[in-house]
Amino acid sequence: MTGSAAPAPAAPSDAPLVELHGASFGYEDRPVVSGVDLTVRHGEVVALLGPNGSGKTTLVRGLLGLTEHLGGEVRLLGTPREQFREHTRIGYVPQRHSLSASVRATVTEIVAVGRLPHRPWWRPAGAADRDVVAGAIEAVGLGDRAEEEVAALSGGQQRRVLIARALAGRPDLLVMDEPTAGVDRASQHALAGVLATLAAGGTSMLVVTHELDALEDVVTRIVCLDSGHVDFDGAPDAYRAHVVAGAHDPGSGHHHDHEDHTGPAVPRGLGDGPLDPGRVVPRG
Ligand SMILES: Nc1ncnc2c1ncn2[C@@H]1O[C@H](COP(=O)(O)OP(=O)(O)OP(=O)(O)O)[C@@H](O)[C@H]1O
Repeated sequence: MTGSAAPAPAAPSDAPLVELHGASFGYEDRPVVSGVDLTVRHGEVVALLGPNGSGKTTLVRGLLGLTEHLGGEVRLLGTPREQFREHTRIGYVPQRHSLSASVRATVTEIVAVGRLPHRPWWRPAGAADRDVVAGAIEAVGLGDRAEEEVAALSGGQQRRVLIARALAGRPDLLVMDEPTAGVDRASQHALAGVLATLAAGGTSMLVVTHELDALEDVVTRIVCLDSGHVDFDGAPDAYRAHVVAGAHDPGSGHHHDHEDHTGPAVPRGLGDGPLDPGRVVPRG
């Protein structure tokens, strides 16, 4: 008989990376997202979409233990979150985060921080750590800038440094909150390329985004939040059908000002992100 004091059974290695069942998260006992069922498995790249304020950040921070867990079940790599200690196995790149212009550190020095949780404080970085750091910098396409000061990089390049820092922890899952937001089109394109490279290498990702069109070749599943509830969870093709079926009022979102698309009037993605109309309706 296992009593309640028994240690949690070892998680099976094929357990989902993230499992939420009826999960609620919020602030000061007030739920912002509730009743969320969500599973992220190895090899998946899940885009989390939704209008401003629908609770995307609250949800991803909640599953990481950074917002209040107000109900339901949260498991990370098969372990209930309260008992989960292998924090380095989930890398997190927070929203609107870039490196301060006042930081006097090189790309390599910043990315090396991602290795710190992997060794005791008294042990200096070894050759293996340096290899992982160099590999992470290569993976985000900054190999030729490794010894530059981060303050000299663009916002998009700094975002890539932060992704590399998360990668240096060798996570099983990379959670990113709007990695392509607030950077110029060229950087957005470069970041989408980085995510495509990571996905091709088997990195599992949960990505909050408004720029679905930038990531659409990478994403294997789409989850939409609306007012704190999941209102779509399925494959990108099913999402397109869902959008085309007119499930959403295209006028209800808070759209960015994007170029005026000519052609048939089609709904955009949920929230402010454009869903390239050319992708929704076959070009003719
Ligand atoms: N620290 C906080 N304390 C109290 N309420 C908060 C806090 N952070 C966010 N909220 C509230 O939670 C709700 C959801 O916010 P959240 O940032 O999760 O949405 P989001 O979908 O990520 O939005 P966006 O697309 O604008 O980033 C909002 O009503 C917001 O005001």
